[in-house]
Amino acid sequence: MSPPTPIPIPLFASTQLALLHEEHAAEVSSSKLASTAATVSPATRRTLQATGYALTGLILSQCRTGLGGRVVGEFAPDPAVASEETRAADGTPRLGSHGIRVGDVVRVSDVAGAGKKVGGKDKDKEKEKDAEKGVEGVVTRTGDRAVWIAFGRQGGGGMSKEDDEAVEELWGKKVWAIKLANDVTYRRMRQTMEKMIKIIETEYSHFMRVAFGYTTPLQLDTEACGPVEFTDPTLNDSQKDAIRFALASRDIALIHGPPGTGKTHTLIELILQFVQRNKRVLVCGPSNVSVDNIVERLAPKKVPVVRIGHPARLLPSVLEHSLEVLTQTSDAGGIVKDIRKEIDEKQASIRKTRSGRERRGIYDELKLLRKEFRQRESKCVDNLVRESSVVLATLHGAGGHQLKNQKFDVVIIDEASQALEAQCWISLLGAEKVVLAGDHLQLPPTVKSSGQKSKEEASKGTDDERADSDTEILKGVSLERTLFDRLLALHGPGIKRMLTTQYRMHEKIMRFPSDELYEGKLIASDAVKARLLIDLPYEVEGTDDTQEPLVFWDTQGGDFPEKAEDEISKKGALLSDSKSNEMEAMVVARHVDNLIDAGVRPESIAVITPYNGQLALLSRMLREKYPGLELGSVDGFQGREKEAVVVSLVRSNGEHEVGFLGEKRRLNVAMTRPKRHLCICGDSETISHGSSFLKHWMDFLEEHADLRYPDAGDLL
Ligand SMILES: Nc1ncnc2c1ncn2[C@@H]1O[C@H](COP(=O)(O)OP(=O)(O)OP(=O)(O)O)[C@@H](O)[C@H]1O
Repeated sequence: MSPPTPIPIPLFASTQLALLHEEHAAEVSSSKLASTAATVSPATRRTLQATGYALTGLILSQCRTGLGGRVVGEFAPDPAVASEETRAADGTPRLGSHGIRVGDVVRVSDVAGAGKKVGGKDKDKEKEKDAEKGVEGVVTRTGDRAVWIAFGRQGGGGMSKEDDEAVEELWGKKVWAIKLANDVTYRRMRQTMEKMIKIIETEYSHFMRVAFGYTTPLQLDTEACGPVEFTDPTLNDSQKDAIRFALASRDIALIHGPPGTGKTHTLIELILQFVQRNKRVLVCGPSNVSVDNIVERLAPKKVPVVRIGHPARLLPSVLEHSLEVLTQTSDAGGIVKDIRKEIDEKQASIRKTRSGRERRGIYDELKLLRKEFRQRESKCVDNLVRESSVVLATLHGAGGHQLKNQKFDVVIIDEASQALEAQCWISLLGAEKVVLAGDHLQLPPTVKSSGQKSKEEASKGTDDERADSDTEILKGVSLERTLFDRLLALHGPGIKRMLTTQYRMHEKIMRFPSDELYEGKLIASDAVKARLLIDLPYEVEGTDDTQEPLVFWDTQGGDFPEKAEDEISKKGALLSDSKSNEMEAMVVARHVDNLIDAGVRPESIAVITPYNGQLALLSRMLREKYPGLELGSVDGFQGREKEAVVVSLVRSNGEHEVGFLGEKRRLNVAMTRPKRHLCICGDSETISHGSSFLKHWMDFLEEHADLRYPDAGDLL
């Protein structure tokens, strides 16, 4: 392959910075999070609670030192303000309904402002400042009668004196908690891009040079990786081939995992192979769940692993591998524990002390103890991380202080096609060799801003010619363009291996996505290729539906028209630019009834649609009737699977407009979720005009699916 045109790294990074700035602004404004909630009226607080952003009417009921030396406060409803409706039968106050969840970043503050004695005009200002202050923490648990919030800086290390005093200040006050925009990820992405702008060319790593086209990937080193003895006897040939390739690669290897092909399964073996070769591995993913999924599957293999991340956000099953928990449970952690006890005792004594002077004395002692605690803890953390052959973190977690001076031989990113490129670079700046696993033919991460303006800004050079060539180079750079996708376009398919045996779908469900998107290479494993609903391990009656893997309810003919949501939901601003189709929803509901009547359990069925308006409509029709049935958006269902999936396509109009059904990666996700039964409901007339992909799909369904035409009159 001829050498690609390099993308200058500073230009790339400054473009990303501008795009990230725009995206962050779009996210903050759309999430309506009051990231600087100044003094707010009781009515506003109640509205914030009703819309899921706050929890009001609380008091601090208990405090203890929790994981990582943080103070964990228990906040209960204030008995003085709890209303009748929110009390339990025994009279204890309960929290009203709220949208605060475990892992949320919140600020807790005094509802009245801390009201220091200040005279005149300054009084109001001072009050406002105090009320703004509050103290930030992460929700670790929520219950019926309390929420628990851990204070202190992210990434361990306990509390600062200021935080400490701020928590103390909350005793005896009426307080409230407001959810804050969690912008750690943005901050880390920005810092990384800023670093990339500054690195001088002679200091670029080989991997950076490959990633931006300054050079091509090196030849495979098949000899150095030696013969491979696989520990897992079930691996298929394409999985083995991908592992050999990733071991032999010297800089970059992409593992392309179409739906259900065992991407994670393959990564687990790859990690074990690296460990056997004494390589240190950093494993990252865009979300906590993606990382925990690997920790869960790696832990039984008896490899020393450490998971970095706030314990409140980890799955309970992986907590024992959490760095913060290990700093307390490991032998090395003993020394940290002693000092924690001392801190707890001192903390408790503050409340008993009336004299201000004594209090200040205790605060000073606490400050020293905390310093000592942090030193011991950081040593302990360093040792634990250094001794682990495998360290796991989210991509943004990899930018934390715990990994600052750590070197790894390989960085593996799972679900790489679901991560923003800037997010990947947080873990890649020091990397020598990188393995990315993903599927660029499924949906990329969601991006809210368009980004066009930023790119034009970033490419403004000193002269017009230069600006023109930059604009040309930047054509392939956008937030949605993932690193996985960009590398593939830059260096061609030689840098990837595709997994080809899939363990999810009936052969007939797999056929279209395989032929149209995966070069016809997918093979259904013997265990799944002929599975039908009637073969479920519980009793299911044999019907037209339970013995058929692919059904198409074609609503063509104009009797099933779509509606723009604002026509039907005058006040529903949230739905204003969505679409729905009531008649089609009835076809969906009828199909679900038929499946359930045949004995298929609601828990085995998912109904998905690309439009929120339709989702709202379907939820009204089906949620109460079948609580176990899963209803969701196509985008939200990526990564999931169900025995039976019903897809509602919604679009049906004379203009043949298909909106974002035109995105084939979205349709790929929709049609590859089911194991045994896929039912598509839609108007073939409208949809086949959308794109050649949609035309092929409609032709395919007409020929291969069990084709049905609903009768509008019959449904009403
Ligand atoms: N070689 C194999 N032999 C038998 N079953 C396998 C094999 N590889 C994967 N599987 C099974 O296939 C399923 C999907 O595997 P895994 O969870 O690793 O997939 P994934 O590719 O990460 O998922 P997704 O398709 O959602 O990206 C699992 O049930 C797994 O046990």
